[in-house]
Amino acid sequence: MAIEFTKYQGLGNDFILIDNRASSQPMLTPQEAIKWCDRHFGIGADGVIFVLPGLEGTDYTMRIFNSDGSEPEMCGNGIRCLAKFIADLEGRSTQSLRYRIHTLGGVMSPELRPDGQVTVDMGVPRLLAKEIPTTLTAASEKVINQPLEVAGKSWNVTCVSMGNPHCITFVEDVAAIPLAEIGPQFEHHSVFPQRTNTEFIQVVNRNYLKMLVWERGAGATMACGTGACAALVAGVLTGNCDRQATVELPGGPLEIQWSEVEQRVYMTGPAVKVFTGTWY
Ligand SMILES: N[C@@H](CCC[C@H](N)C(=O)O)C(=O)O
Repeated sequence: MAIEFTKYQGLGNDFILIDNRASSQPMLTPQEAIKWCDRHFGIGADGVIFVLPGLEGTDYTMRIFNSDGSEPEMCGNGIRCLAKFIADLEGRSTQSLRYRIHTLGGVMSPELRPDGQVTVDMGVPRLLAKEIPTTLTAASEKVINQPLEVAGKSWNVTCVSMGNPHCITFVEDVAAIPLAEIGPQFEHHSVFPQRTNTEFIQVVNRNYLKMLVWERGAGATMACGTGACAALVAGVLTGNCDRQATVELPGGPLEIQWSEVEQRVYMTGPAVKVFTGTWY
């Protein structure tokens, strides 16, 4: 069987996009997604994203498999790529288009802007321990600057769900973080029953954060959109930053805003088509 795909990237966080509009089930299994994502024996990507028919009155549904075959609820860089992919599939100009996308993390709304950037309404962050989920504190409490023992060290962590789980810790210098060593220890820590994404944040100033990320199911990636949103929310909750900031990732910057009135988070960044292909 031959399957058409398109490769996209958002700040180096790369995805294989598949037109799955003819069915409400993803056309690949998690095991096939692992093969496709393999950087030596496959196409190479951090995840595979499927565009399915919209559920509950939305325009489309997004499903995604991480490169380890697990299925996350949401993906920030991925939804920007998905919006560009849909505009391409529909043959529409990319001038000021807006979609409502159903995800396992809630309904998200990406808008393609005339300057080529994509702004996504990422919804309202969830902060209660049961919503992350984490057992770090009582189910209906928030986790803000709580100590967590990892790799023989105590880290002050703040937990935020952007549909998917994030554990954020503020550090002096991101360059000094041994990411490959400690990232998996956060991801698989027993206080995170569904594992977690982890962000290490250096505050340059109240409107500029530097971020390193270890993603659940994908490891060290060049960027994480939901992670950048969670980092800004954690920065506001801990008094480290303002409600609007640039988050600099290894793959480049994202602009993040957490609105005071409706409490919604907005993320702006690029999404770029890399190539199309056919998998046999
Ligand atoms: N890179 C993504 C997040 C992808 C999902 C994540 N690995 C998880 O398992 O939650 C982003 O840009 O948000």
